[in-house]
Amino acid sequence: MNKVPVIILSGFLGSGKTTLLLRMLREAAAYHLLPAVLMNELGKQDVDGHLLLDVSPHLPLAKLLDGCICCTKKSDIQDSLKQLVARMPDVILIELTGVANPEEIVDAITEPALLPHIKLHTVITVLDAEHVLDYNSIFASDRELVHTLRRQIEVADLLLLNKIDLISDKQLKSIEKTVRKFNSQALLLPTTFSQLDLEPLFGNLPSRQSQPRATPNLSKSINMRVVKAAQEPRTASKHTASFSRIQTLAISIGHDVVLNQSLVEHYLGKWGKSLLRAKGYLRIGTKRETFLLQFAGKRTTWQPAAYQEAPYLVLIGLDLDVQLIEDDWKKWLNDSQTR
Ligand SMILES: Nc1nc2c(ncn2[C@@H]2O[C@H](COP(=O)(O)OP(=O)(O)OP(=O)(O)O)[C@@H](O)[C@H]2O)c(=O)[nH]1
Repeated sequence: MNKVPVIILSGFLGSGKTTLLLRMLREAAAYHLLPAVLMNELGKQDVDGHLLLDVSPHLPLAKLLDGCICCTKKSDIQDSLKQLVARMPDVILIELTGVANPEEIVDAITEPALLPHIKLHTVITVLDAEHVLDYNSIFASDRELVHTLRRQIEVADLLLLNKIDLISDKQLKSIEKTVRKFNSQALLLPTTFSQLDLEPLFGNLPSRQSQPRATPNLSKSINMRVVKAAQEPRTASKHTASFSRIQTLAISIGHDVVLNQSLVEHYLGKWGKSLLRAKGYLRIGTKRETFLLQFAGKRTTWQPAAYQEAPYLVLIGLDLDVQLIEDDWKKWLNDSQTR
């Protein structure tokens, strides 16, 4: 079964995410795409949900209200996504709250129950050009929020510098320079009302509908060329048919494989800063007891677990070379088993 691509929309409150989402919904039909949406709102009021249904009345829509996705139980996120997958969309669009770190949702969608059904396609971060340079001073007392806002920029594949109608050309140059310090690789597009050419995003998504789709014209726009260029180095790997800089790799581990905690930790340490997150259920020691491994912020924890299915390890990283890691894992496993 084809995995459903997931596009994440992140960005601080009021930056223009819903404006972008509405635009994507309006344009999806032109690409014969059936989108589904997972909305996350901080408040109990589902304001944006109504806007979406106005534009697309039959939209498969799931809502996680009154809390940020990073505080929501992972099982709720997974249940919502499973409900959406069951509606067989061509793409799932997830709008995060303004204070969410996109890495959190990536974490949730790489759980084993969802991995066979969905894949991360692109992380888009919308920036409010009028305010983005002031965030550090405005939120100086909230280091966690400053960190989150920075991560929104750092992990994006596509950065929309939105609301440029409200700033001068000089300010635009200054913002571009600052943003580039945190993310030199993402495609950076100045926009008003989140208007961008959606061809690079939607043009290569397979549609489940029978109607033939207009062949994407790769040279149609400058945006397309830029995105293509950024994508090229990754096409060699079968895991990476995606724009995303956040790469995920799921490693299945045989029931008979015996691992050792410190060796696994050493192995994870090999990937340095590029490894953002790792998790999985592993059999440890000669008694083959099952542990839940959690690696986040360079810390590793091991919790005994009742999990009885096939062991696995998921790695999430920025610009990981998944093929290299996969090959290295096999070699490492072989060496560690014969030690
Ligand atoms: N002037 C101007 N206003 C914009 C632009 N883009 C969006 N807006 C307006 O900014 C406001 C917030 O836009 P939304 O798309 O709701 O922003 P959001 O990021 O979804 O906001 P939250 O749901 O609060 O996180 C709306 O009133 C938009 O119409 C732009 O480029 N220029």
